[in-house]
Amino acid sequence: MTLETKLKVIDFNLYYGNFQALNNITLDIPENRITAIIGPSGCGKSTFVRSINRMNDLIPSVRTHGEMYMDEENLFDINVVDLRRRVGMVFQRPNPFPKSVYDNVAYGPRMHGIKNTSDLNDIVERSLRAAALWDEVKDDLNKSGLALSGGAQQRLCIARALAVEPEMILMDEPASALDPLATLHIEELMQTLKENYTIVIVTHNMQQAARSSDFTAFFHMGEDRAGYLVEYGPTEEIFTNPRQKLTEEYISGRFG
Ligand SMILES: Nc1ncnc2c1ncn2[C@@H]1O[C@H](COP(=O)(O)OP(=O)(O)OP(=O)(O)O)[C@@H](O)[C@H]1O
Repeated sequence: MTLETKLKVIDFNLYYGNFQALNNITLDIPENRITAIIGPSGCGKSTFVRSINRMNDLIPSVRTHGEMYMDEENLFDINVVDLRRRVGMVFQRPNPFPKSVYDNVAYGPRMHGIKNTSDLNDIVERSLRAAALWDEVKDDLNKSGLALSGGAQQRLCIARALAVEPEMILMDEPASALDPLATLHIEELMQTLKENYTIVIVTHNMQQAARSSDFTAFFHMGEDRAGYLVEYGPTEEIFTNPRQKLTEEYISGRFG
């Protein structure tokens, strides 16, 4: 089966002021697959994923050059509000709004102008089901999102991201604040989500990347500390037969 490219990145560079954080990143992220970004602390993993939905635009010192195309559309030509709807993001620490479970999920659709209660009810149920949270919360959708367990809060944040029907979901260390069981839930959930979405996950946890991703990109930083892509390929190859010595050293835990 041939894979479609969802996101094409060509020679992408990013600077925080004078400091270069990303150096000539080129890679194709396939549609309906999970791509893991791994690498030592500070190599630019978060910076890279935050570039995909242009979160870095919020930082005044940031400058970028290079190209990104989503479905062949220049990412930098897309209106940021539309882009953030099309590219959802889930962060390291679950960050539900201090609102009810229902209002957390309905927030995005309401912002996009959906007011009809039965439409919102449908979206909330569909999103919570897709995030494997519906059964736990369906009897009390008015409960505060903050009253859920950490793992359930993270699934609520995933439901909130799904509610606006994104095409891609960026996950920056989504399970690092969770216990092993909640982590497993998130990993299982990712496997069902990839049927409909393209997922990019940043993880420090190499077992997690090996278990749950289809493709792995290994980032490292040069002597100037700019992050670059060392090796990218099918996860199985990266973990069993890496082409670069540096990759082998990293995945076998010799540094990082
Ligand atoms: N807002 C910012 N202003 C200036 N420098 C920044 C900013 N954010 C990140 N950096 C720097 O850019 C580099 C890459 O940071 P980034 O957080 O992307 O790395 P990372 O690989 O995700 O690290 P970690 O695994 O520790 O989260 C680091 O040297 C970091 O200090």
